[in-house]
Amino acid sequence: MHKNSAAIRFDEVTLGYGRRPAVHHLDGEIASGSLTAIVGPNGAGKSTLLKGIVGTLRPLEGRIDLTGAAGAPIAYLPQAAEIDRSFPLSVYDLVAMGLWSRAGLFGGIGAKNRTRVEQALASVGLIGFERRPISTLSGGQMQRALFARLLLQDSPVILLDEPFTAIDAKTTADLLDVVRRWHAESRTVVAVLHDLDTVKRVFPQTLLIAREPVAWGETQEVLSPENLLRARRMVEAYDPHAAPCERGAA
Ligand SMILES: Nc1ncnc2c1ncn2[C@@H]1O[C@H](COP(=O)(O)OP(=O)(O)OP(=O)(O)O)[C@@H](O)[C@H]1O
Repeated sequence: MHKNSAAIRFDEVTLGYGRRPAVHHLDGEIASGSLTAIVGPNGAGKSTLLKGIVGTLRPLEGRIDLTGAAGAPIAYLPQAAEIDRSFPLSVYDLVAMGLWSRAGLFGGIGAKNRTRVEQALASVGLIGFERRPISTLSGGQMQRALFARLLLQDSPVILLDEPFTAIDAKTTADLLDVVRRWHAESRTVVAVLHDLDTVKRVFPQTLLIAREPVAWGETQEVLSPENLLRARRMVEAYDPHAAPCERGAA
């Protein structure tokens, strides 16, 4: 994990569905070891951008280079609504899945890795929950389990999509400690967030988007009232029936 170099580089990226762009004209880079919030109104393209970085959505134009990850898989936490909790899995097994990239699916996990699973469970306050089916967890307990799984993935790049939405203050504070720990370990962390107080308190860098970048840089400067108003107006003014890309078509 090299500081001061780019972990993720965007080169005139357009991402979308069909031919319809959801995020366009994104150019720039996320520094290795940085802690970045992505903020913007509903429908601004924040989740789309994470899907582009993780590779589940291919850019319609431009390219995204994962220069800092050195081939290591990205750790990605999707929005809670996208996670199937009906799957019959214990908390222990869900968390141990974070080891798959190392141990292999059928590799068995051994005594050393069992200790690592227990340490991850302890880090998120879930000791005693090991045998609980995930379907019986509260929303906050499930999010703790998913953070424990991310801990075990041990990835240099971690993407979080609205990790604290509908999560209470205590759980949010505990999970923010995990985020701070990743940052102290020089991992690159990118999180989509709606709570601007949390962003201002914890995230030094912010990308404000409204289907295209509005501002990107130091959080205090990016989250100015003028920029936030501009972002809201840009999303409100968006015409879903407009030509696929106005700038490209101009
Ligand atoms: N699978 C899809 N197919 C078609 N359009 C989609 C799809 N997913 C998202 N979109 C559209 O792309 C745009 C950006 O959506 P996205 O979910 O990235 O926004 P967001 O900023 O994460 O919003 P929110 O804050 O509400 O979660 C929206 O207009 C949305 O309707």
